[in-house]
Amino acid sequence: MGMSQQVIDEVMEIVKKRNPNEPEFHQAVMEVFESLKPAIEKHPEFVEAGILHRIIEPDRQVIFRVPWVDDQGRVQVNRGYRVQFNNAIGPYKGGLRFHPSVNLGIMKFLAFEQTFKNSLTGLPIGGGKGGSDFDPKGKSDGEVMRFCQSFMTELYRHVGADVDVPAGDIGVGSREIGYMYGQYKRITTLYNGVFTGKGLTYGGSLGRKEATGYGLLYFLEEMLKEKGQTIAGKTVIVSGSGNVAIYAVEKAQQLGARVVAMSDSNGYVYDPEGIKLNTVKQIKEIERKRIKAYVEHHPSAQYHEGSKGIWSIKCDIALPCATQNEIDGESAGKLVANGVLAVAEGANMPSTPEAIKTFQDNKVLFGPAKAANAGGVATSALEMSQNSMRCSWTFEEVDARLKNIMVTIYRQVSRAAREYGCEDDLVTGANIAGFLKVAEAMMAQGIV
Ligand SMILES: NC(=O)C1=CN([C@@H]2O[C@H](COP(=O)(O)OP(=O)(O)OC[C@H]3O[C@@H](n4cnc5c(N)ncnc54)[C@H](O)[C@@H]3O)[C@@H](O)[C@H]2O)C=CC1
Ligand SMILES: O=C(O)CCC(=O)C(=O)O
Repeated sequence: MGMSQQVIDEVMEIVKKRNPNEPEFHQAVMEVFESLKPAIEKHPEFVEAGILHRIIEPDRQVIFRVPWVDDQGRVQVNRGYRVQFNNAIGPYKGGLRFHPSVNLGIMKFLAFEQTFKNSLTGLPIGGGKGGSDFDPKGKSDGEVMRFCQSFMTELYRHVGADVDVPAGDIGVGSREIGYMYGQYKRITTLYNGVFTGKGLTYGGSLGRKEATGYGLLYFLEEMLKEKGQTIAGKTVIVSGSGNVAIYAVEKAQQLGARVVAMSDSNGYVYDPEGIKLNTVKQIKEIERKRIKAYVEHHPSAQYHEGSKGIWSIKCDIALPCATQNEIDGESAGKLVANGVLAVAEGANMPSTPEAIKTFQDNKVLFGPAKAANAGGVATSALEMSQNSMRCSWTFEEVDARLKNIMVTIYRQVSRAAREYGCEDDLVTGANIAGFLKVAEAMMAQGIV
């Protein structure tokens, strides 16, 4: 057994022992570490300096009580989290997720992934993530506001424009960011860039709302270009119908694709004529209803219960944009049997290890989340820059920068794959390229 395999086994052992009952965290660490073998062989100094042992341990994990009062006057209690994983290359940066499934292991996997993703953007941002098991679904605006105010009443002391800058994720959009920002400002009296994804009237950046979805398509364009293919004319399915999914569909359609399906956690819609995105925006961004409502507007479309069924639809390109582990080995097998050409991950860790293996064994072009969905956080960093400079760029300026960043990430990732002997394996390329920068920054800063 090589030296690198030994260290990897040892570190994985520690991860499992120290973080029991956190399968998503184990999965995320395993995926990264399995790719790192060639990089570790080349850099024994990282092992000597304990980089691998240090990089799996978050700098800080904050867990707190979030009490609030619902519309019936009842006291409710949720749990809040912020995991500040690694700030070797910049202030902690990463979204907040409000979803009943949130637990420490999910927060940790997301914050770990975020560290390497943020490194790939080339911008000075470290990795963090947070959230709560609060479910905004079915809550009134007043309830959401009271929850957000209570959440911020604790979180404010752990964040700051140069310390830790949260943003949105599942269940956290412009409404929630607005309430949290308002409470932060009220407590601290600071008017600064402590959040990204802010509204355009109070310091938000044009293009941030669209950035993750658009960035995903810019990355996919590069993946296809390398193989002499384009997005135009392709049949695409997109899971989810939230922020990432909606703007992935918008850009796919602008680039000439035919998007035939979207989903939410209850089920999916199939519209062979092509998804009418204005209807989805109305249902999801304004009315906050289920995707099922789509068929009331377009009777030619079909609705099916169960979100997993979307992967049985024949397509050229699949874009998972909902949540972790939404494509398992069986669903990946169906996509492959139907001749899928490319899969690019808009969500974080949407493919299980079995699914990734199925895609790679069958030569499906595969764009891993860390690289493919980095456009959101990259544009958040552009929002931070604009806030620091007290200026705002045009949509065109931000979008051009986003595109440039995604093309650069693609080149960096595919170059790393080639250099380390895994041509076309963008999973390995992204993990190695993301890791090297964080590791070098940690080396430079001593044992901390
Ligand atoms: N918002 C952002 O800028 C970024 C988000 N991401 C990731 O993209 C994914 C989607 O996030 P957003 O669009 O921001 O959230 P969102 O709250 O706007 O939308 C989430 C969508 O996923 C669906 N969903 C949630 N849980 C599900 C489940 N268990 N099964 C099936 N569908 C489910 C929801 O119904 C909804 O359509 C997440 O994995 C998030 O971590 C990644 C990079 C940046
Ligand atoms: O924009 C941000 O800071 C967060 C984006 C995010 O949560 C992610 O990349 O998963």
